[in-house]
Amino acid sequence: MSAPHQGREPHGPGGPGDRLALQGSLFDQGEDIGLGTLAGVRRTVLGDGAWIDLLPGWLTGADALFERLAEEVPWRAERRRMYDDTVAVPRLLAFYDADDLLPHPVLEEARTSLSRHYAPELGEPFATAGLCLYRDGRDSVAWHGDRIGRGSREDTMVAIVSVGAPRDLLLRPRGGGSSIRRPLGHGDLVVMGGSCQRTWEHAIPKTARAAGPRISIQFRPRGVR
Ligand SMILES: O=C(O)CCC(=O)C(=O)O
Ligand SMILES: [Fe+2]
Repeated sequence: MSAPHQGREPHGPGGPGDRLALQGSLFDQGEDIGLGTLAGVRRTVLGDGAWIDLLPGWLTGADALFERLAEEVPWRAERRRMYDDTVAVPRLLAFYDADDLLPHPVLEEARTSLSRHYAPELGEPFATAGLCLYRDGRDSVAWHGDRIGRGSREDTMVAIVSVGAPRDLLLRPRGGGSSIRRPLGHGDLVVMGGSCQRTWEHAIPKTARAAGPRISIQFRPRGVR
């Protein structure tokens, strides 16, 4: 008799259990999961109509939220076509459409306050939430702009909250030029705005340094991917 469920990882092959060592938080044990004010956001103008806003530690209790999301989100391991082959996408993914319930109430709260704060500039609310789980330094996202949809033609915004261990976000002008680097984790907020998705590119490069797992939550307006 076979027992198909015995000994299986809770998330199946390729799930976080494979490479992810969940660790008790040393940073904010016991701290409530919540949001600070957006008043302290600082803007860096990148040029070519692009900018980024940064607010370190916007979310408190970030390591507790990391652990909840790592365990409870239905993470998917995806494969992408590459020439005649398919290759594993080097991170785990989840996507919540505008009408889906987000996996933690603080993320609903985050989306609402981002929508309110950026309404005068953005003119529409943040709608969808994409989640990425970088299990360790081998997980990454290659240079790209979020150009599926309107981001390739219009100014828009992508707001990213990071929990877990910091990883470097790199940005560089699409036409070439030196890159800038911002380490993001532990509740940090970054917002890429203006022409950032068309005139600049961003990446989370692989790292040989010991890197703990990180989850990013990307809020985007409808029709932007
Ligand atoms: O993980 C991040 O902070 C960036 C993710 C990203 O660029 C994307 O999913 O489009
Ligand atoms: Fe992106």
